[in-house]
Amino acid sequence: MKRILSLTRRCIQDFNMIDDGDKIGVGVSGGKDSLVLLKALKLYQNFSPKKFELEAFTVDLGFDNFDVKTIDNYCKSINVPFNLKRTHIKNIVFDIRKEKNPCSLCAKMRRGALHNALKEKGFNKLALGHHADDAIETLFLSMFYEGRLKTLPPKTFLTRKEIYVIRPFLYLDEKDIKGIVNKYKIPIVKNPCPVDKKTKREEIHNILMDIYKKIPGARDNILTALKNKDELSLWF
Ligand SMILES: Nc1ncnc2c1ncn2[C@@H]1O[C@H](COP(=O)(O)OP(=O)(O)OP(=O)(O)O)[C@@H](O)[C@H]1O
Repeated sequence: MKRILSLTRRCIQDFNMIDDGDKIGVGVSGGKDSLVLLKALKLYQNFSPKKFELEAFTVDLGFDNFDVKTIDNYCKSINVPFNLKRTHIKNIVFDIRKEKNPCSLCAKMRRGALHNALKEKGFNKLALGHHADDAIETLFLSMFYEGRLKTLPPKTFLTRKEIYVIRPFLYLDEKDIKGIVNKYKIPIVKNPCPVDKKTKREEIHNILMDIYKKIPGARDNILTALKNKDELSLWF
């Protein structure tokens, strides 16, 4: 946990993510990344130079068997207030609109529900559990499918909602998070979505794993490239 906290603190400070008096809501899906983020921010609260409030927010997409109780109990165990937003997103995306590519509409609606839930409770920052490997996957997804160089930003301001979105885990590797889950026995909730692990992101993930095997150092170099704003040599 020491490594996780040190990288989280560095990321928070490098991008000026937290200010005194912030009310930070962590988007908690029940997956490993957001549960570990919640735990890490709860611990960070103890030594952070900036004083902030912390609560968990979960959007229930409306799938059967979504295990809210486990998330609620975990929040209680680490003493973080838990907020649940129930929605009919599954119904709209899968049953009514029968979307062939459901992920983008579902994610858009989920983000909307999450922002509204925070706004209703007067929270000004939303923390998401994306880590460095998510940022690399997003970079390649954007290039391959959208023709643009783009990745997950550490901190963005949503002008319409007047909420900041922060990603304090962007310096972390996925394997760091997996290690913590095992060590601290963090109770992961099964993702009830039928297309989980069958997405373009998963495909890119597998391609990247092959590349990392063939080119040792590729992953570190991609991350260096993401941070290196003085070395952008493109066609403009
Ligand atoms: N249903 C939800 N309710 C609240 N927040 C969510 C929900 N789903 C996702 N999030 C937030 O958005 C982030 C990115 O979501 P994504 O679906 O890419 O999950 P992920 O990378 O598998 O992370 P996790 O392991 O936390 O599920 C999560 O880490 C979490 O902070």
